[in-house]
Amino acid sequence: MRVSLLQIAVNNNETVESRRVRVAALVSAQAGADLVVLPELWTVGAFAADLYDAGAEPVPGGPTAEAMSAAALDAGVWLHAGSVVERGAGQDGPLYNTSLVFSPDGELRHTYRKIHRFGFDRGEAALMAAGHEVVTAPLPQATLGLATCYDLRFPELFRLLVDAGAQLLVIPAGWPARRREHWTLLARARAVESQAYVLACGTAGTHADVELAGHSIVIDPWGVVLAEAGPGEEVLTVDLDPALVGKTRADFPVLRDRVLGMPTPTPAAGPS
Ligand SMILES: NC(=O)CCC(=O)C(=O)O
Repeated sequence: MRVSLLQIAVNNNETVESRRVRVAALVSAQAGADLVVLPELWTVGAFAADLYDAGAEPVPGGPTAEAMSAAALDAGVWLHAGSVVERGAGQDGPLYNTSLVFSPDGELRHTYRKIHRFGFDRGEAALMAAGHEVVTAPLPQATLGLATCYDLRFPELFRLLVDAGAQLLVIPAGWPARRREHWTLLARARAVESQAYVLACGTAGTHADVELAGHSIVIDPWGVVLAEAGPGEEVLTVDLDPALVGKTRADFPVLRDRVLGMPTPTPAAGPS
């Protein structure tokens, strides 16, 4: 299974519309891949919170969903189009950070609204609503488990994705350069604990005064880094074997030893 991660640069000097056209052409050029992955909020920029409202679009039917549908069809690939700012129902409906998965015939097959919002009461955490649904996307080659950026810090989501059959954990992101060590470490941890491939596709560039990490990464179910991008815009193409997930889980069956329903801890007595 050939996967291509498109690490897109999101800079202030390019309009959202130009970037959409540029990225659509890049996706169209990926014929031959089985799955193409884009990063989080590559339209407006993950940290450009002041653009969320103006850049919000309906799903389906918004300009990014339409352009990505056409590009997936053009290339004949499964496309995880990263995420967009979705405008929920109604004129002033809530905003969501929503990932879109298209089939090679251009149909929008799966959406995932980011569950954990970043910002500690500011930015995304203040402006967007949280998703509540754990989403897997069964492709003919393998089942994808969907998560977005900050979700990477919450292993309990990945347990649920594994339970739902995920073999490839696909994580679009807009991760800052400042915390790049966390990105790589957490991505490898999620691969090892889930015994699954991790496809983590970040943005490059600088917007809203935040330098993005780039360093998109593909990790196998044993935790081995198969490919890692540099800091700039880049296409990362890797051949995977989805059967390795089942083989790893059978050969080293740690998931079998999980204790479900762990006992509730008894609070320690305070100082007397
Ligand atoms: N867009 C994000 O979710 C950023 C997450 C982040 O910066 C972090 O977890 O650190």
